[in-house]
Amino acid sequence: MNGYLARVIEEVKGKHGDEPEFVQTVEEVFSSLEPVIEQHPEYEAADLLSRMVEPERTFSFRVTWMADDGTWHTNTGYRTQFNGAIGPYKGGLRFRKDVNLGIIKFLAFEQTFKNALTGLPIGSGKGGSDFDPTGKSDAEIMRFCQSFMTALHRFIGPDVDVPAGDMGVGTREISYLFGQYRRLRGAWENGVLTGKDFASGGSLVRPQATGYGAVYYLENVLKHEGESIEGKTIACAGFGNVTWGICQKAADLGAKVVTLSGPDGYIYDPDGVTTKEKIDYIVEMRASGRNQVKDYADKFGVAFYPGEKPWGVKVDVCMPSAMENDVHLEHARQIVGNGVKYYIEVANMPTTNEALSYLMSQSGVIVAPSKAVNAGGVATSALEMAQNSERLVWTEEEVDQRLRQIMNNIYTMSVEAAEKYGLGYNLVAGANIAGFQRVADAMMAQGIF
Ligand SMILES: NC(=O)C1=CN([C@@H]2O[C@H](COP(=O)(O)OP(=O)(O)OC[C@H]3O[C@@H](n4cnc5c(N)ncnc54)[C@H](O)[C@@H]3O)[C@@H](O)[C@H]2O)C=CC1
Ligand SMILES: O=C(O)CCC(=O)C(=O)O
Repeated sequence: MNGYLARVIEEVKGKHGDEPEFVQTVEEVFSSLEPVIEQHPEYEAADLLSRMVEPERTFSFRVTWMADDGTWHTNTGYRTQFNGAIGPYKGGLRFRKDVNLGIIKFLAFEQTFKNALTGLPIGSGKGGSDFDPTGKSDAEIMRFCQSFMTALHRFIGPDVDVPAGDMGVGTREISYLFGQYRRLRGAWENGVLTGKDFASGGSLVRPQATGYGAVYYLENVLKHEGESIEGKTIACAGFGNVTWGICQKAADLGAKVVTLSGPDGYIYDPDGVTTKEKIDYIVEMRASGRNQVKDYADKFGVAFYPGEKPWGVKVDVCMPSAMENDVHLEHARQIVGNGVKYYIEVANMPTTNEALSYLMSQSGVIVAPSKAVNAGGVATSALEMAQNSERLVWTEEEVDQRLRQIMNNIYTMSVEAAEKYGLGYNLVAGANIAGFQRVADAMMAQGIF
């Protein structure tokens, strides 16, 4: 590996060994950049990479809230404003028990290149809390969101930092957060958050956008192979916001999602999660806060596999869409053994680096990286910001059409970037290079700091 890249990776490992997910994503992105760094000695001269791995600002804060039984609880809130070179910091909030600074930094680092790939003016950020929404009442969620925003509101704004949803945070939470922001600011600045309910200025299609965008990206890959999406079977993970959108768009286009998963195991539905009743039910399951996929098996009489992951199921396409490091080497081997040709990452960093290298080394498997595939969510957030700025509302067709165009552009940019550096048809390297290049151009132009 190029000496400069190797040195920065070693520095990150030395300094942040206690943040394994952050180290993992830095290694993954940098593993693609060798030809770029070799051709641009000015990057090393300006120590660009060391600046890119250091967040511009990171802070944590206390979030104290009252449970329904009158007891008080305190959680930690986080926000990392990672890179503002190409626009206001932008990225989701995650509410989940295992959230810590390393998780937030890994997500924000990924977000840097993802947001650049959209071609829209959005920098990168990420935040959240170790608050566990499982089993919480609606009133508890509201009080938690109000307390979280009370601490955060001074540090965000439509031109400063624009949070949105991630795991555990959907339309309901964003709208509670927005209500509290408005109450504290005393002004209508609804561009401060995206993923709001429609009446508060949320964009049509934003709730489904990540899943829809992932399916649009998949269509590009299939087209490259001379295939169509119609009739394809898909294995998904989770049953959250992202998986719901994949199920819906896949069904619209004649494909079917046959697996869903949760912390309790996975379900296999041979007929697919295709009907309105089934799709509405998974939205209901997510909203229930029970966090178990077995409910689907009980309701629709399909098989449930407790404690297992869905990656051993024989399908045409795998789309891990729940969480990071869901697919390990042993699962990757199962996927290859089953002859799966399309491995389309959707969740942020769903694959361990070991499993990713293995999958990419297999000539029969096409691997697409999450930072490109799931970028439709944040891209549609940027479209929400645009609508909020111009105080207009776009139709569903208009948003969807723009989303589709953005996903097609991301795919094409990635293919071209890999080809430009002699890497062939490599969607992983192409996305890393294309995202990096845009941020690098802006950072170089703005001077060294
Ligand atoms: N919401 C968005 O617009 C975007 C989300 N993402 C990423 O997509 C992934 C999913 O996010 P969302 O659907 O928004 O979250 P969500 O909170 O709506 O859904 C997460 C799902 O994962 C399941 N899950 C949790 N722990 C699990 C485990 N141990 N094994 C299997 N399943 C488990 C939950 O039951 C839930 O169904 C995350 O990696 C997120 O960072 C990426 C881009 C945008
Ligand atoms: O919509 C957004 O601003 C961010 C979505 C997100 O968290 C992500 O892309 O991982």
